[in-house]
Amino acid sequence: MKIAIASDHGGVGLKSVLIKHLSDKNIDYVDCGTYTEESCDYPDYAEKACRLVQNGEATYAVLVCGTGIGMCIAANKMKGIRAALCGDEFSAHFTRAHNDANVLTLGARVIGPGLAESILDTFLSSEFEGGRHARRLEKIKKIENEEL
Ligand SMILES: O=C(CO)[C@H](O)[C@H](O)[C@H](O)COP(=O)(O)O
Repeated sequence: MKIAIASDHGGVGLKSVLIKHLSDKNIDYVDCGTYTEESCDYPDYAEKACRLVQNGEATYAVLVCGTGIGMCIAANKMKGIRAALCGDEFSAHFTRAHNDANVLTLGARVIGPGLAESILDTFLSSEFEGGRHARRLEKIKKIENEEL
């Protein structure tokens, strides 16, 4: 398993915490930036990390901004990306189990580091259930591929 992790300036502190957490658990990761607290634009970093998921270089992406919302909106514009903003472990489990989410987004100005680590652990250890949920994902894919 390899994680692409990215943030904007609002999430850079929590990103560092999560990188240490991944590292302590010997989980491979690639840090797609940002690397400082200088103001920047979250879509640039969502795109960088999600490209690695799209091309198979990363299993999942973890994106952190102030609320997690901007990252989630940007990521979900990309083909094949199913990003979920989670503020609790229940949602983190079920977005893997039912939505086969491949991107977790977190709000560094909303939740603390302990909860963020626990949400990340839950996300990474939960499996997609398939079955009726696969049928629903096929419908999402169909919407994604529709031309206007
Ligand atoms: O996109 C967001 C809101 O959904 C993120 O929380 C950003 O981190 C936030 O908008 C950045 O705000 P700032 O005032 O430029 O720090």
